[in-house]
Amino acid sequence: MRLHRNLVFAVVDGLQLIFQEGVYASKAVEQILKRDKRWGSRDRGFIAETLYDIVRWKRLYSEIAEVKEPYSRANYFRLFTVWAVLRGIPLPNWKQLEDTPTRRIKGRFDELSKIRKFRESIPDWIDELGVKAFDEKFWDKELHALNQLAPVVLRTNTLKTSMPFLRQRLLEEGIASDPVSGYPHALVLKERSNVFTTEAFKEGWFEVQDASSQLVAPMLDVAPGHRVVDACAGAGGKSLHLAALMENKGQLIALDIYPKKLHELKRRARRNGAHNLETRLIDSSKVIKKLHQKADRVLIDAPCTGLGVLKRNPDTKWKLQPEDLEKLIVTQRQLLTDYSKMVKARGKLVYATCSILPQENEKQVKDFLESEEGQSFSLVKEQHVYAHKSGFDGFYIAALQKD
Ligand SMILES: C[S@@+](CC[C@H](N)C(=O)[O-])C[C@H]1O[C@@H](n2cnc3c(N)ncnc32)[C@H](O)[C@@H]1O
Repeated sequence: MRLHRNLVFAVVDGLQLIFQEGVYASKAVEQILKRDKRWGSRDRGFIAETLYDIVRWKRLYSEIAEVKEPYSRANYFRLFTVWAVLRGIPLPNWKQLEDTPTRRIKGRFDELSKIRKFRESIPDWIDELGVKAFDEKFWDKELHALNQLAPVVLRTNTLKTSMPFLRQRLLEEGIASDPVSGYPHALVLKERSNVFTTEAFKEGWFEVQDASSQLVAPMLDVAPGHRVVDACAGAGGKSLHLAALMENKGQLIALDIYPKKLHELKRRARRNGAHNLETRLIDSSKVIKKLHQKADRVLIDAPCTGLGVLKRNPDTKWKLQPEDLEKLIVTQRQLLTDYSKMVKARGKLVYATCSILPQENEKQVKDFLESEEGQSFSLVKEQHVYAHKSGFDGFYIAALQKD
């Protein structure tokens, strides 16, 4: 592989956006890729993947490069040289890369790889949480799996097509994919590619949604005609899935506290042909009160640490702080207390997170069931999804039934 100057400089600029200006990796990649229209898909792939790699391995690479935050511009180039040397990519003789101690980099990599927090590039406090929550062997495997590049998974929109038809149509558009056993509507791409430019996408035949996330909506056991509330709908990944499972019949109310997300959800719903969906902004407690005891099904896809989705959001490792976890636990508890009130008698409540931590998951559900509001609920089914077992994101899903 030959390194191109403008692409490497774009990577360095991207790193600066992420680590200096606090921009999310996904946004930084988006911003950088807009810079040059002449870049082809390979160039774009190089920039995006290199940026994600360096974010993912920040602690390990910083340790190898012997650089510390706040990074200087020269430090970003050093992080990049570590990335290149470890992949055996020959370095050009640019002044920014001169005097790279190639042998020392490899030696330090071997030495640091013996210690998990460096090998898996994780802050001490998250490593300690993992060891406390699981046994060491389990945590080792899970953390390792969470550091692998996420596959691109699609969910067939059954309002428009079926999985085999979608697979064929994508093939005609030059994109090969495979079904995923155990996930009836999922297709995993054989090679990464930009699916958003396909005609199939523009016509709403699929959404990009990790396979683990596709397990959540079916846990609600919805039927056409139900009234379903997606209480933390965001931009609607699960709402759109619910609309499809409801076959566009009944009423699906998508709530969130951010108008921008609901706006995006409406746009996606139009593309998906989901007509039974309405969005409501939670701008006061009245919005929830009006729905007390009115829903057959309620989904609380709660805000969480996101520690189950590090594959696709590696910067979470560096942004998340111990006090964020404390605050999230309080919020999750409150949401369970407040939003469970929307469930009708004999209705169902599903609580889900994209975290693997017990304190955000089974511990929350247990505390809820022991609380006054939880007295009328019982646990029907609980699913822990781990990255090293599933090959996809880490998730937790609990289905509760109201008496
Ligand atoms: C895990 S995300 C939801 C993802 C979404 N369900 C999906 O499938 O794409 C959690 C969502 O909860 C929302 N949220 C945060 N606090 C909330 C609250 N008090 N009430 C309702 N939604 C809230 C956030 O804005 C965010 O969109």
